[in-house]
Amino acid sequence: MSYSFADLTAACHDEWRAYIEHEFVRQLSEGSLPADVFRHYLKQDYLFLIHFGRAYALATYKSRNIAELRHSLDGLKTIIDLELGLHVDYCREWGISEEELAALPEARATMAYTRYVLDTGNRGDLLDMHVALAPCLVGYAVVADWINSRAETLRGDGNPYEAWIRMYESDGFQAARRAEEAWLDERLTEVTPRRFEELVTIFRDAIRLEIAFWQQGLDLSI
Ligand SMILES: Cc1ncc(C[n+]2csc(CCO)c2C)c(N)n1
Repeated sequence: MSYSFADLTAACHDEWRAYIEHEFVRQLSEGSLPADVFRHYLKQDYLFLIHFGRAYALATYKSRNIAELRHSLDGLKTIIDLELGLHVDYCREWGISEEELAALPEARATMAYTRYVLDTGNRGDLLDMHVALAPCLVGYAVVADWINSRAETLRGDGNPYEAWIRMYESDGFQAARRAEEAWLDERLTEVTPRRFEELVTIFRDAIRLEIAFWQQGLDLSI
């Protein structure tokens, strides 16, 4: 038996679809998502990104060879030096200042998701970590694909979330998604059925936490 990333999504089919086609994504794609919901999401996403940077730092530490070390370090540098700054700029466009971001309380779904990823990395190896991060890395690219497949989607200046959609449908982001799927496919060919089941549990948990993250936005919950 040889596994691939597609087997992970197939094993978690219902959760995966509930994540990709979440009500938050539906409203965002139609441009009807309330602005305060999106702002709440953006603010918590700032905290999410910081912990995501820490997860890359842990992946760097967990690396077993120079290629893995470089790969994780590149991810760490991209998120801290580039993406965090872009996120702060984007938040400013939505009326959220850097001071406000610096003083945010961390909401429970943010804590649960980010600490779950870090705990998974601490407990396990680099493959466990990548599987825990895959709903984030691959999932958002699949969300962009799904948005583009919907007849109800509103594109252009009429949709306040046009820039968000553009980011995740971009060639650069879709290329990163394919690289991550290829990385996982290569490693999954070698795992035993028992190991695969462990990875399915991690993948499913991380998807459930992504669903809770969308829901936290809709509910404006802390
Ligand atoms: C809750 C939540 N999940 C996933 C992403 C998407 N995302 C965050 S960091 C990153 C990798 C960047 O190299 C990606 C794809 C998000 N923004 N917020």
